[in-house]
Amino acid sequence: MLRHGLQMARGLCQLLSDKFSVGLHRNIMKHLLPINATGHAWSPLRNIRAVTQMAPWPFSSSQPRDYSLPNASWSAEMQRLYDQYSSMCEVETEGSEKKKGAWRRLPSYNRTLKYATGGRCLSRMLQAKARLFTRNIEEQGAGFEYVVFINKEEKTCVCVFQAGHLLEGPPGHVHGGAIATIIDSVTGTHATYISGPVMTANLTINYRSPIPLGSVVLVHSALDKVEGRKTFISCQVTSSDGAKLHTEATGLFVSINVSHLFGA
Ligand SMILES: CCCCCCCCCCCCCC(=O)SCCNC(=O)CCNC(=O)[C@H](O)C(C)(C)COP(=O)(O)OP(=O)(O)OC[C@H]1O[C@@H](n2cnc3c(N)ncnc32)[C@H](O)[C@@H]1OP(=O)(O)O
Repeated sequence: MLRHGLQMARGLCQLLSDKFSVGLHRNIMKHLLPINATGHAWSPLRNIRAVTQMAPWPFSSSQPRDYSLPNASWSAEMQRLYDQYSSMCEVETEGSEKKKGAWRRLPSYNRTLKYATGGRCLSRMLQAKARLFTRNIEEQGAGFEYVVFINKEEKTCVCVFQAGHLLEGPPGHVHGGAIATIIDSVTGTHATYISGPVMTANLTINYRSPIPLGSVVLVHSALDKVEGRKTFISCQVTSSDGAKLHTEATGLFVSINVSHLFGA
């Protein structure tokens, strides 16, 4: 079990090394690796270096689809907002120097953990058919179309979200559970970025005005505070121009050791 956990930690860190800062995946290693008898995270630096020096892209076989990239189902408004945030992102320039930009687009896969380990160990431990809830509808535009951008300096996230017809609750409007799902996904991703692996302990939601199906909304996520293992995030869902408040939420995310997911 320990070996599987470590394999997963390595895979995750390798995955994140291409996307996040070294500081972040050091932080993630701290949370993922087992705690030893003296209460300190076991940190095999040589292994960390080996992981970070390997090829930046960890996928061993076919490239998985990045669901956060534009597709034909995106409305003009969704594309406009994607372009707007993309234009503020860090970009590779000629000579592979990075041009500074405060924002970064986060890629999104339907089975991140499996891909992160090359599909080897987790497929033995988790259900082979398991897929990320928000990325399991193949028909483009039918479910959750979204892309998350993170602002490293302000420690905020914004998600551009277009709700498809399979997310209906009240006629013509988005189901409250689907709204909760996108809020949990965005704030959970944000908390993971800040604190490493976490689980949602508490999510409090106030629904202020219904979201029309097919419309594009912004999910704004802000870090309130970190207290020990607890990361507090607040969130607002607004219309794409920011004029209308649809939903407000606060979330508490508790840092976990990866063994927590396997009943240890
Ligand atoms: C993994 C890598 C991910 C990669 C990125 C993918 C992104 C995907 C994004 C998708 C995202 C999807 C995300 C999802 O869907 S996560 C799925 C939904 N969440 C769950 O299933 C979580 C179930 N609960 C648990 O597993 C445990 O209860 C946890 C882990 C949360 C805490 O149990 P643990 O035994 O570890 O800790 P503790 O009990 O000692 O508590 C510690 C502290 O926390 C405080 N506390 C605890 N609960 C609450 C509460 N309800 N309200 C207020 N406070 C609470 C507690 O008082 C204490 O505070 P203090 O006394 O220290 O001050």
